[in-house]
Amino acid sequence: MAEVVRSSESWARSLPSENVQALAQELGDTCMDIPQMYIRPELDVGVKAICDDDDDDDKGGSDDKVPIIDMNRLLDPNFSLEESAKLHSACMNWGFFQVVNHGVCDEVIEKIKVDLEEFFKLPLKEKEVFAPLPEVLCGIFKDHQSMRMNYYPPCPKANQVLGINPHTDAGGLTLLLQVRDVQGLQIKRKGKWLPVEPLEHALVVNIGDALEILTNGAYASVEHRVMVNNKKERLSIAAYHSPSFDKIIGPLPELVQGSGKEYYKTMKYEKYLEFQFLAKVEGKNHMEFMKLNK
Ligand SMILES: O=C(O)CCC(=O)C(=O)O
Ligand SMILES: [Fe+2]
Repeated sequence: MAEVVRSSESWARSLPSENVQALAQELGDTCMDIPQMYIRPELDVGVKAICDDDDDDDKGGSDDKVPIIDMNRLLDPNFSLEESAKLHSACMNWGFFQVVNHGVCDEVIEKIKVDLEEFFKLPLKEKEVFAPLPEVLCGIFKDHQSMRMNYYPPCPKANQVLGINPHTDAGGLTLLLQVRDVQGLQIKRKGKWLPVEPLEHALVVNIGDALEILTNGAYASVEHRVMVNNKKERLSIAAYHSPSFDKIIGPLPELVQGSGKEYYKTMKYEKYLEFQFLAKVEGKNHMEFMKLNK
């Protein structure tokens, strides 16, 4: 049920909506008549809604928390080996990590957050001005980077609607800033959905499909989705770093040598996107057509 401000990343299709902010206002506090297209019946069973008043009682061991990578340590000769190993392991076993001490100063991050909040407060008409001109807004498509801003309204029936369907990101790396301390992002881990807790000053990073293919499957492009909160609105901003459309993506020969087998097909990134677009967006199913020796 996210409102997405123009995206080149159609693979992360959220449910179509002219304006979910207006819709949420129309539905009022009770959210009585959520249009059928937003209801996800499969969510009703066995999935815990994200509630503002939840006790934070599920703090598990480190296997329950997305790894945290410290850039200062990565760059410090005394610790870089250890931190690089941690990063490598996060890319292989998690596909997701949070980066701290990333060098983007707090003021800049705060400014982005405030601007994003202000942007979503604008009347629809004013927001629409930006829709066909995303470049104007955030320098999108520069060097094959694109950006997308997500708005998830609160919904008392949070366990019946999804913010964004389960998907993987198509490109290389995604950097995500969660704007407020509102949890919503979940990753698929060992068959379960695991929340990614917002961490102050951190950026969430995840591996996309292209990087999984290039690494011959060593690094994992992990399925994720977004739940809405029952009381609070949630905002996020994602920056995608992707190959150019005309670049060939396939397992890197040196990595194929290492594993002795090529696990993915090789094709133009553009062609890959075409296939992916046509495939039914359902978690990671679209990657099946890329696999060799199934
Ligand atoms: O809003 C989020 O936390 C994640 C959004 C996302 O997965 C995406 O934009 O690809
Ligand atoms: Fe995503």
